[in-house]
Amino acid sequence: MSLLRQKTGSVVRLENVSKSYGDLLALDRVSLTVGQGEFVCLLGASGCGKSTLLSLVAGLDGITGGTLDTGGRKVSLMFQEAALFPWLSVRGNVELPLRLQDVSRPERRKRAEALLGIVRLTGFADKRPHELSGGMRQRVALARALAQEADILLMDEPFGALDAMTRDILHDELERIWREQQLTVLFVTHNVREAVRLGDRVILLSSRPGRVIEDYPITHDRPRRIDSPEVSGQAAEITDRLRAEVARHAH
Ligand SMILES: Nc1ncnc2c1ncn2[C@@H]1O[C@H](COP(=O)(O)OP(=O)(O)OP(=O)(O)O)[C@@H](O)[C@H]1O
Repeated sequence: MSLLRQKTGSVVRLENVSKSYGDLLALDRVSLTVGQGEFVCLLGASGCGKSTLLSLVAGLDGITGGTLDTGGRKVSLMFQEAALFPWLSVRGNVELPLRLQDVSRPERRKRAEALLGIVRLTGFADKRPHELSGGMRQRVALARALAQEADILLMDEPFGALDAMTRDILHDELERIWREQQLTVLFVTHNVREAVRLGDRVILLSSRPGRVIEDYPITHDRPRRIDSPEVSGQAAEITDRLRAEVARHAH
């Protein structure tokens, strides 16, 4: 199915992007292009600048060198912690971005219901976040991110705190939603298998300062199983490369 998707044109383009925090160089001349409808995973050692890269693409922080172009497209972000408002219901949390956009109340209601359907939480609209499991809270966070109707979904270890079984299920859900909604996704993870399970490409960043050291195309048929020989095999190859990079930095 994914072969039928229109994957034309770039929606995110970084050319020699650098980012410093005072004397600390976090990213060093990163060049990266993400195409329309592509699912790109970013991997790298801790502190190599993955979250920094997402915050630059999101426009939350400014670059210190190079050029970054998203063509004015809308982005939405999703993090490891769902960061839901505890006093709002599930529906209220999903409606929040719509409320901020002054969408009328009946329209908000309608769209929130549809989004809860997409993340398979129909029937949970009146629950509060504390009544949900971690996986369900991430579904709400995903619905809220989708409510922004952004062209680019930036995900920073969104499933990092979940157990393996819940994560597997959410991989399937995210893949389905990505395909149905024709999203462009930039996904940060520490988990090499997760990256190979989900990505059209896996970008490997060096230890700090982060630079792109590999760009692996992942061409196995979808949907993939995280424990399939294909995913495991390619994950092992990438892990070896990542280990070598971490070791190089340690000496
Ligand atoms: N606002 C900031 N002010 C100062 N330094 C920062 C800031 N944000 C990030 N850094 C530094 O920039 C470097 C890259 O951080 P970043 O969080 O982007 O890495 P990461 O690859 O996402 O790390 P992890 O995998 O551990 O989440 C780190 O050394 C971090 O301490």
